[in-house]
Amino acid sequence: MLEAVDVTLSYGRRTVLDRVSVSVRPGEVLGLAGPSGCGKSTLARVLALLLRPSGGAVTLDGRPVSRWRHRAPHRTSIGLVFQQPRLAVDPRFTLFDVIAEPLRATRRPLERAHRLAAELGLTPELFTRRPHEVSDGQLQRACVARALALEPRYLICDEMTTMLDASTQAHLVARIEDYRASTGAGVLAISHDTELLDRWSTGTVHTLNQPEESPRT
Ligand SMILES: Nc1ncnc2c1ncn2[C@@H]1O[C@H](COP(=O)(O)OP(=O)(O)OP(=O)(O)O)[C@@H](O)[C@H]1O
Repeated sequence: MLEAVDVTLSYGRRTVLDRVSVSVRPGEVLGLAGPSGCGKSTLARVLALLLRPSGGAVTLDGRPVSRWRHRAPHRTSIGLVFQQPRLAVDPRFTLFDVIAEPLRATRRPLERAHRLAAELGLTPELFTRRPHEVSDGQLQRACVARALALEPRYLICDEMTTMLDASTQAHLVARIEDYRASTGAGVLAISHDTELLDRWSTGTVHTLNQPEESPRT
């Protein structure tokens, strides 16, 4: 289980997460909603071990990974798909490089990148194109493939489909559902789209609220 336990995080004097707890069980889809600015993306980054909370802990199977000095290896257990793919990729990379980068970094065979690209509907003529030469939907498909490259046990989708058309959204959700069904991975789906969350979540959608005592900025 991937868990945030009483996580607190501030940017400067502003507390964004105030003792927030959520847990994602293997095989489930936990939907997370909440008003703009309430800290959903911040929580996603904390759970993906990219941001260190000032209080509380992130636990993986009950063990507090965010406090571990060498937590980098645990990051491969948690995939993250960001809202804006253009901000999430190196503009110098080709589409194939985007997908293959985690495999290269961990010295794994690149065959999986070809398979994931095909599963996500990316044809080989797109492989050599750079981000500015593909659509948002094509780039987000590559980002989902990249997030799945190391076969994460948990996948966090942070507003993954906000700027995409309905058919690309449905395709990406379906591919992630295939991955979940075949691996038993847990998914945290963050969105403003409550209809999507109601459809996709396997249980009750969790709502994150603004911390009550945050000083004004
Ligand atoms: N690196 C940062 N430094 C300072 N403040 C930040 C930083 N990142 C986010 N914030 C602020 O923290 C608050 C929470 O941001 P966050 O992106 O986590 O919210 P969110 O719920 O995901 O919002 P949205 O639904 O609009 O994407 C916002 O007020 C934002 O301006």
